[in-house]
Amino acid sequence: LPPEWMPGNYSSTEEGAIKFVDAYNTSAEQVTYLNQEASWTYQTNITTHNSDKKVRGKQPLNSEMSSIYSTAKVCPKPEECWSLEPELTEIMASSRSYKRLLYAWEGWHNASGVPLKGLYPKFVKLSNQAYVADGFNDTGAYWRSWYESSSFENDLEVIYKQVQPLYQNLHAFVRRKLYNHYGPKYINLKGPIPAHLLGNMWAQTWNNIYDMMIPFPGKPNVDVTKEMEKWNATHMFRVAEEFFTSLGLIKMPDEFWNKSMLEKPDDREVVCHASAWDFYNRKDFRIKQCTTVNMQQLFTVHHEMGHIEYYLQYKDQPISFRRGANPGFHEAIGDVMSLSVSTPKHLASIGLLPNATNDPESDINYLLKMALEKIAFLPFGYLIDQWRWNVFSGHTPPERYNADWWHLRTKYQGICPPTKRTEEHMDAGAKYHIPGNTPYIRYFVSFILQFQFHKKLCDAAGHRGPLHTCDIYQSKEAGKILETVLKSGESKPWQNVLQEAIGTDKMSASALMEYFKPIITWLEEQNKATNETLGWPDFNWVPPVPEGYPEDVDKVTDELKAKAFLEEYNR
Ligand SMILES: CC(=O)N[C@@H](CC(=O)O)C(=O)NC[C@H](CC1(C(=O)N[C@@H](Cc2ccc(O)cc2)C(=O)O)CCCC1)C(=O)O
Ligand SMILES: [Zn+2]
Repeated sequence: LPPEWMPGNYSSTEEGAIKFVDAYNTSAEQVTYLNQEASWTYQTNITTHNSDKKVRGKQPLNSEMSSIYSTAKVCPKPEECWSLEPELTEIMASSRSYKRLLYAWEGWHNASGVPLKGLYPKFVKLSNQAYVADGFNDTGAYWRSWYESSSFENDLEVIYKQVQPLYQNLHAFVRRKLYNHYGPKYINLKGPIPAHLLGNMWAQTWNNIYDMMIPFPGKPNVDVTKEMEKWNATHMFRVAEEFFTSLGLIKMPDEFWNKSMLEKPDDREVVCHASAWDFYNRKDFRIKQCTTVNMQQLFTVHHEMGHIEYYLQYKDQPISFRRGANPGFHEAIGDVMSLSVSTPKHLASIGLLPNATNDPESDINYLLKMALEKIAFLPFGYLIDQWRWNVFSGHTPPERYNADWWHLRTKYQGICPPTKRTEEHMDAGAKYHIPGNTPYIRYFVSFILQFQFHKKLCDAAGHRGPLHTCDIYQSKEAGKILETVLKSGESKPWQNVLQEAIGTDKMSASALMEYFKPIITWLEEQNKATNETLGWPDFNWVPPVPEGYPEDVDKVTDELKAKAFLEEYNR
């Protein structure tokens, strides 16, 4: 270690303690900055040179697992390969061909998950050794400790039970619509839904199949992707920045615009999974995103910028406090902004929904799309770390990784694998956060907290009327409440931060349930009218594999070419 990083000798007095803490803060900033820069260099230019093979122990495993994920491809032809972003993401979002979706889904899960099978158990052992040495039972126990609550797991289960009926109503409605398109051969109205039909590679958000089930198609389309075609990535980030500053929050510094990577480069491999970066030198903050111009990406821009806003607000805290009050807080900020930005009223104000109308039918259209984004996510957000906590604790041994994964996926999400999966596969590895070793329960916590924040900020902004029509844009009062939360970082328990901000120290699903009340009633009526079975009693049902699959794969690629040709032709 360089001499200036060696710990000095400090008197065991208050004065000595202050000297120690200051010295720690300075050297910790320098060390963390260098580490962030090295990670940034690697993630924005994946070469063996940049991957930290040098470091002993679990580091090589970490970077090896994440480079497998970031460079995995599906190649329908020797000369034609699809990456996750943008090709496979686009296919999963827009194809309505059962076979083509299956080809993309199976190809990705095999290419990204199977190579992890041999590495993950080693990683788990090394990770547990490290945290046991720190006094925790296992890695999962350490991760849960960030929530500073002995009842954390129980609190989550209580909340999940509250929102499960909402999910079952949405699931039954969507299953019926998919049945109308794919037919009884592939959809069992009393069974789980095949995992590749929900518009997303992991079936975690279902907004991309909204166009298969618009309640009132005559109304203006609340999905403004089409309108956004004249936008570009930088404009999306400028629009997001303006939302934050309209609340009185801090704008993006110059370094942000100079050093961020806002689009996928065409000359090198990068980690495309969007991310926000704090360089812990109180000056350097960046986003890395392979931005494409569509509505979902506009929300991702706000999500990432929510992280940057948090970094900016707590940058003068001691480095140990430069984190979210709990990780769920960090994930909620950007999504709270998107809850306002996504309203037809706000989209109209930024020129994306010229003829927005504020009537009950448009409300239902909007709320269904929001339910496909938010309610659909809840079981997924809840199950990922249940699987991982079980892996870290040993409840799920390597020989049961995939069986336990699919049991949880069917139990919570009511989905099933579209083709036979065995222990040769490791389908959890097909989800970024597993090879990336990023904890996930933070997103479930965020999806609950963000509606509690939204309700409070809407009240502070003087909003009247149903919660889902609220847009806090330009409200300095709302911004003040947020600023206080963000400035405290992790300097006090999250329960205190929450109490001061919104008047309760507990996570609660009541705000989310109030927000979605109108659409839940509507879904219950729809499901009653078609006599739907709620849930999936045929728990073990799986669909047949289509005839001729995957031999006629070139038909699979022609459709993509045809789509590209049409887009070119219509430009
Ligand atoms: C250096 C570093 O790693 N920084 C952290 C931030 C920090 O810790 O300071 C970071 O940037 N993490 C990346 C991650 C990216 C995204 C993600 O992974 N989202 C989840 C779940 C989800 C789904 C829908 C939704 O609306 C919101 C979340 C998924 O896609 O499954 C992808 C797009 C959205 C957010 C993120 O921003 O959280
Ligand atoms: Zn995030």
